[in-house]
Amino acid sequence: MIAQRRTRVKFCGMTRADDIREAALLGVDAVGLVFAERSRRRLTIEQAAALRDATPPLVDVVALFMDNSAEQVREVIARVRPSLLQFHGSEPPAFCEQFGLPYLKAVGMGGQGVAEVAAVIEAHRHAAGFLLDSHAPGAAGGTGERFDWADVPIIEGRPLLLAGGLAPDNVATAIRMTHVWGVDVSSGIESAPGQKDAGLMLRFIEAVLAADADQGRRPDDSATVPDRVR
Ligand SMILES: O=C(O)c1ccccc1N[C@@H]1O[C@H](COP(=O)(O)O)[C@@H](O)[C@H]1O
Repeated sequence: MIAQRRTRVKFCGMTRADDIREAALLGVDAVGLVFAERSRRRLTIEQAAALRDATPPLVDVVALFMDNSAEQVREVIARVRPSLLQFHGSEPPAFCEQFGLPYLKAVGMGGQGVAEVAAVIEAHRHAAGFLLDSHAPGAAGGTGERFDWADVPIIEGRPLLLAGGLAPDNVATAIRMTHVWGVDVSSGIESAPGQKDAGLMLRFIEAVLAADADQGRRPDDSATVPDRVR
């Protein structure tokens, strides 16, 4: 069985080209651009297109929506060319699947029981992965609040990304506890909403690398490649 060698990292809520370049130099796998209406990090299409152009190859651009209209999603796809979509609202599977791009479905872990979380994951059978965030269903994310990582479900074969209140000081513990496919952070690497801090970005990546090294994401590790990404 092939084992997972490293934890994937997504930096979300990017609003400045220099922050994206810095993130890419640090080795992030993906950057997130926010189109959710209630977000303080929300971009116009023009801003997002410029950030897309500033993103080097082999770094995924993830477009984040929260109950946006299908028309808005289509416009973002046409003009920003994201490689992944991320849905944070109450979008049903058929809505998320209609765009012909892989998508992440956010699962609000706040106030939801194991059965409700499992039901969302089961319903979105074509999702590329799931982003477990601390907010309650229907509430916005990107708040810097965390949830109890002991609640992270054990889901065979589906990639899980952990989000919500991650920061340089806690991400290593989170990885050791949950063995997730990836981690997603916004507030924890910011000096103000949408403004990433170079020092915090560096410390976050160093903490992820340290966790991967000392928890032994080596062939004898129990965390294996989810079926969905083979
Ligand atoms: O970032 C936002 O403004 C946002 C708005 C609406 C839904 C989701 C949003 N962000 C996502 O939430 C996670 C966790 O954020 P944080 O690290 O706790 O600040 C973030 O990574 C985004 O995927």
